[in-house]
Amino acid sequence: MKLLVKAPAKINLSLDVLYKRPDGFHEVEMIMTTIDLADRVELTLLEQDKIHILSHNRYVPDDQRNLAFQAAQLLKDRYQVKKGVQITIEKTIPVAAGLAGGSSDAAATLRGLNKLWRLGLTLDELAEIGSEIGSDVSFCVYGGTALAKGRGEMITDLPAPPTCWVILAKPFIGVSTAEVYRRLDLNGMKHPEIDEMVKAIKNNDYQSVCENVGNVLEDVTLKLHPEVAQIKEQMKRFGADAVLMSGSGPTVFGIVQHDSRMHRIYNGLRGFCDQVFAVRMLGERHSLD
Ligand SMILES: C[C@@](CO)(OP(=O)(O)O)[C@H](O)COP(=O)(O)OP(=O)(O)OC[C@H]1O[C@@H](n2ccc(N)nc2=O)[C@H](O)[C@@H]1O
Ligand SMILES: Nc1ncnc2c1ncn2[C@@H]1O[C@H](COP(=O)(O)OP(=O)(O)O)[C@@H](O)[C@H]1O
Repeated sequence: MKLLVKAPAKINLSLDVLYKRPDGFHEVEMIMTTIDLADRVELTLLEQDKIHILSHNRYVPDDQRNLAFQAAQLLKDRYQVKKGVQITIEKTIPVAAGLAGGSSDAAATLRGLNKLWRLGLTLDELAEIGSEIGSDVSFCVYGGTALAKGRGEMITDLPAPPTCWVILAKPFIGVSTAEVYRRLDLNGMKHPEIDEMVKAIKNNDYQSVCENVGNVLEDVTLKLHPEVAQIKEQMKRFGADAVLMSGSGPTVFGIVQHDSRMHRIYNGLRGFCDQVFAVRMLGERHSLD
């Protein structure tokens, strides 16, 4: 028995860090939304009691370091599943890019194995299990658009943002999320207006969404990798209505509403950047599979 599960990437329309917690994690407030750029996770039921993982991407681990492997292992241990699974990941989401590719593969594995192993768990239960794998996994279990708090695992559902194009450009570098958080200086930082972004989304106000994008991790990654700032400048010059780095980076996204402007930015960035995509946001939460 086989199941194909879609694992979409996310962008952070807004990302604020409030303080460093005693457990070493940072208390965050983020507006996250899934986009139409997805890995495909194929799950095949195995009669042997084993987890096999396969990905043809050289940057993706083929063993227990893979977040999808960890998702399967957690479910197996917690619910004493005696069957195994072959997990094959067809990677489209750039790796270590600030787009939560690994987290989304793990979330897709949780959703898929819930069906394949007939566990009967709710999305809330899967999201809670996901939070043990990584801070972004809970959001990826639900998808859609959400306000995320805590270390990222406390999710409040939001409606779809206004319709627009998202152009993504990833330079040929990977960024370590842990290093970016470690280098973050919490003193005197300019915090984005998360409440205004929530309002803008609820009011379907495109202009206000554009005015309220913000990410406090940007300064850290821009200092480490000046090419990220150059990509931001290029996107602005080609006419994006708003430009921001996603998560800990290095992917930069621009948003526009008109097709012609989307084509101009997409074509302008190709050749300058390693990977460029023009996609839609997936909008509101709905059953991903
Ligand atoms: C920055 C964000 C924004 O969505 O995404 P990415 O850029 O990774 O996509 C997330 O906060 C990343 O989430 P995720 O990548 O799941 O992080 P985790 O695996 O849980 O943690 C990696 C490391 O980042 C740091 N970390 C993570 C989350 C958080 N709220 N505070 C932290 O300090 C910790 O040092 C942790 O060891
Ligand atoms: N399924 C997976 N896909 C991609 N990377 C993975 C996966 N599982 C584990 N990883 C590891 O997680 C790291 C971060 O990957 P990723 O989730 O793509 O980035 P980000 O945390 O920036 O969103 C990678 O460098 C890789 O070693």
